[in-house]
Amino acid sequence: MFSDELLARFLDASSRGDVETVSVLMSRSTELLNQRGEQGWTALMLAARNGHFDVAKVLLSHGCDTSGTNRSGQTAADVAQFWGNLHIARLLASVPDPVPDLRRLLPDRAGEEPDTFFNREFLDRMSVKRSDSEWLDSKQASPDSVFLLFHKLNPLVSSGAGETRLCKLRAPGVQELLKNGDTVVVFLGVERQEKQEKDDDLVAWFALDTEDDPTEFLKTEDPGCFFLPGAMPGLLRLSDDDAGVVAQARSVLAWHSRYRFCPTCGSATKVEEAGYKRTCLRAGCRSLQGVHNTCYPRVDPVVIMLVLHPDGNQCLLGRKKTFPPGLFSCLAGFVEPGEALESAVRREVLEESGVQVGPVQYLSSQAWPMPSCLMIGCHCVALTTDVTADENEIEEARWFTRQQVIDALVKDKRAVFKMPPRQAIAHLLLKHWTGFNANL
Ligand SMILES: NC(=O)C1=CN([C@@H]2O[C@H](COP(=O)(O)OP(=O)(O)OC[C@H]3O[C@@H](n4cnc5c(N)ncnc54)[C@H](O)[C@@H]3O)[C@@H](O)[C@H]2O)C=CC1
Ligand SMILES: [Mg+2]
Ligand SMILES: [Mg+2]
Ligand SMILES: [Mg+2]
Ligand SMILES: [Zn+2]
Repeated sequence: MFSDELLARFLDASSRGDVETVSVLMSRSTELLNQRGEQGWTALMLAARNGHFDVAKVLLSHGCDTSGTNRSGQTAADVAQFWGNLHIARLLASVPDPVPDLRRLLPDRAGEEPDTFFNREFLDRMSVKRSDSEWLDSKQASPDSVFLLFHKLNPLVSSGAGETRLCKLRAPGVQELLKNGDTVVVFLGVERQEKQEKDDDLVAWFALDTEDDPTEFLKTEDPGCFFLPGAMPGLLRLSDDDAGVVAQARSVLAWHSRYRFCPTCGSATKVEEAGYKRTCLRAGCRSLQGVHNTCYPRVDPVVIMLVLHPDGNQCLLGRKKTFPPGLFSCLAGFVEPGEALESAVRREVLEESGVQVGPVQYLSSQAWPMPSCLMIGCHCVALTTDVTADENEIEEARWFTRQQVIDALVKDKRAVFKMPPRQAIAHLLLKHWTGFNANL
């Protein structure tokens, strides 16, 4: 046993770098070694804070624990690193951890925000203008404004020189559609300007979707244009700028095509806020009192995760029956009501593969307009390794080594599986884990 006074002397000696006193006190009671003082600081943390290498060495030679944390969640190694005592940080890093910390297997998150497909904000959404009907009317009539046309949610594009580009129609080209009271027009935003322009000079973009086949009307416009069929993989052919605009337009238009009637009472609705709101037309409907998410476009959060093996050298991938042959990707699933992202990651991985997950770390997100998902990309570490794929959803799920992932990334002839396309956040999660930065 030891007294509070003895502990105070021990911590003080460690903090001052008094190796002799530290050694003498430890010979009286080895229990002092991992005891905590103020704010949960141990003798090792105090030595690490103040750069006392010899004290740290003596403490370690007596089997001092290196994995404990203070009340700020820092280990002794974190403290040494933070205060620039790198010789102590290195010393601590060389000591095997008695309880392996699975968080250490998660890749470093530092770095620039990735320029992910569908995420590029080419337009300024200018939401403040959504309620300015006079300004919107003048923009819809302006010869400079751009109109993107969709048919059953497929964008009108033209193709040439290996590129698929959105067709930018002008007001006269969409006159007939605009006159039709059933056409929903969504204000997407204005082109970003180098210098501050007057609101009247800004170039506005709109999107409209038509259920009727407008082929006749298109023949007279531009014979090279066609509606890009099949959201996947069709939309992946777009340029990064076009993909960003389509992510916004397609999600909002999809909402209009599916939520025509009031979700609360089933009555007809009218479109407001330049396509960003639908309001019930039945006086007395509950949705007219207060703010209700049923009146606004949906976003469906989906977690997508690369599960790392506790050996740090493998990751878990799965394939759905609908995937192209050979392709394996990260597991993913919709977040359920009343669920945190971490819980959704653990539940979906368990459901789809039978693997239990420990630590979870967010990396970055991606808009995925099929029709309005928000992919939330995470890395996580498995606690168990036996895989039992959920046959309803997943055809096969298994562990792949880091080398196998790199082979697939560089499309080496030894590759045993195909990577998800570079436009998918699954690709980014895999690439980030391998630390592979080449521009592939
Ligand atoms: N960008 C990327 O790299 C990837 C994107 N995805 C997207 O993530 C989405 C979700 O992944 P899944 O594995 O299919 O999810 P999941 O594992 O939760 O299973 C899908 C099932 O969940 C149910 N479900 C629950 N909430 C739903 C909602 N709001 N909308 C539709 N279905 C709902 C349906 O029964 C559906 O069949 C996919 O539909 C796909 O569009 C999936 C994998 C990769
Ligand atoms: Mg899934
Ligand atoms: Mg699932
Ligand atoms: Mg699910
Ligand atoms: Zn209603």
